[in-house]
Amino acid sequence: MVLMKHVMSSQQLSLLSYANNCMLMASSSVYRRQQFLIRSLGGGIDHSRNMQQDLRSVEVDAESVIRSITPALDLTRHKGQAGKIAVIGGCREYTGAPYFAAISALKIGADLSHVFCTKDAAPVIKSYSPELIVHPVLEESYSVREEDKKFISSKVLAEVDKWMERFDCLVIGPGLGRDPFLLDCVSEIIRHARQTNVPIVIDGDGLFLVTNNIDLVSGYALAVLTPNVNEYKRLVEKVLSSEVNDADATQQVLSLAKKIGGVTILKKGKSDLISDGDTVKSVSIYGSPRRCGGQGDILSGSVAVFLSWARQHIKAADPNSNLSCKNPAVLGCIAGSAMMRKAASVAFSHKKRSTITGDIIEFLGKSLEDICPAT
Ligand SMILES: NC(=O)C1=CN([C@@H]2O[C@H](COP(=O)(O)OP(=O)(O)OC[C@H]3O[C@@H](n4cnc5c(N)ncnc54)[C@H](O)[C@@H]3O)[C@@H](O)[C@H]2O)[C@@H](O)CC1
Ligand SMILES: Nc1ncnc2c1ncn2[C@@H]1O[C@H](COP(=O)(O)OP(=O)(O)OP(=O)(O)O)[C@@H](O)[C@H]1O
Ligand SMILES: [Mg+2]
Repeated sequence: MVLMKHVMSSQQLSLLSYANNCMLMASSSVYRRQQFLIRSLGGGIDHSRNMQQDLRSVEVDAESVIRSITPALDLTRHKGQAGKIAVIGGCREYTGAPYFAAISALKIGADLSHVFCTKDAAPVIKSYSPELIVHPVLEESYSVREEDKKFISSKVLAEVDKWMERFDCLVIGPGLGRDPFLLDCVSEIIRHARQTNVPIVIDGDGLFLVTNNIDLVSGYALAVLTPNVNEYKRLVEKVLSSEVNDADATQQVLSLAKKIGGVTILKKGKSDLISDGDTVKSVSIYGSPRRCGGQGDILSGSVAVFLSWARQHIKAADPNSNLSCKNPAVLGCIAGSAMMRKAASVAFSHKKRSTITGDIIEFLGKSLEDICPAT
């Protein structure tokens, strides 16, 4: 059925373009036949219109959210007030992902950005940037003897715990890998973050962990999950025991967030859909046709910063605030999504096909400046 709809709409498109090119033949029988076919296939057009209508109805004014929650820069502020973020990720295979997330947090405007990664990933990540504070504390199974696992695990947790209360948000998962021992340690880190009320953004391999252990985040309102197409599919299958339903995407993401006890879900795609189980928002502005790897990592680092700023903004109870939504996790997702998409679109306008993740990161500052000037 779905396949048929696709076939129908591509037929329609070619017929429409053919019909346009043949306007001169308007009186011919060929043209009348084309018109008949286009009318007969009209159901497909109506269907996609309905879907667009559905998304438009929840489209949010993301720029005004960014303007509301971004703190003013002034000379009285001290280091740390604009945010301290930690990324838990980086292993033998992946060093780019944690770097992208952590550097994006700084480029958006956080004051300090830490990375907790494995011992072999640390020197590599440090060499990308002296701006990041890198802790080589995580261990994978291959480097730990069975009898040492308990001791090593409590050592890892103690290392992260020393810092935990200083962080405004953790990003868990970019380039984390899927080593079982490492993931057990990260489960404990998540439990400690919850106990201390530190917000968490779960992405990449963190989603692999959480999808198989949903209790880790279930009911935690300060948790954000940022699944891509594959990660979302796995989450829906596991939590809702059903298939992804693109025709009713807003309702499904709402049900999913509700079923996980009010965590916030940012479903990435052509439009980003955001839900905390109460409301669904969509961010469709900007964007780029380049799909190079690493853009989700920029997003997770950005969401972490905006979530922290939204939390501060709500705590300060600014009487001039015109925000209708009061959930910092949702606000952080809206702002992070729009910022990533704008930077991607600006980078694409300069670099076209050769746009890579590093180019997008370079435009985060200008993109935020366009929406919310520093002075
Ligand atoms: N430079 C790096 O170090 C990067 C590391 N990354 C890390 O790599 C690990 C695995 O993440 P992945 O995103 O690859 O895992 P996924 O499970 O999302 O992707 C696995 C496979 O699915 C395919 N796929 C992705 N999006 C798709 C779509 N929309 N439709 C159909 N197929 C699609 C990909 O080509 C890939 O082969 C994570 O830890 C992640 O953070 C990524 O963030 C990319 C950048
Ligand atoms: N088709 C699309 N059109 C426009 N923007 C998109 C599209 N798909 C994804 N994006 C944007 O790209 C960003 C990253 O989404 P993506 O699905 O690539 O994440 P990911 O697969 O986790 O990335 P990563 O390679 O970092 O793991 C999101 O913020 C989303 O808004
Ligand atoms: Mg990803």
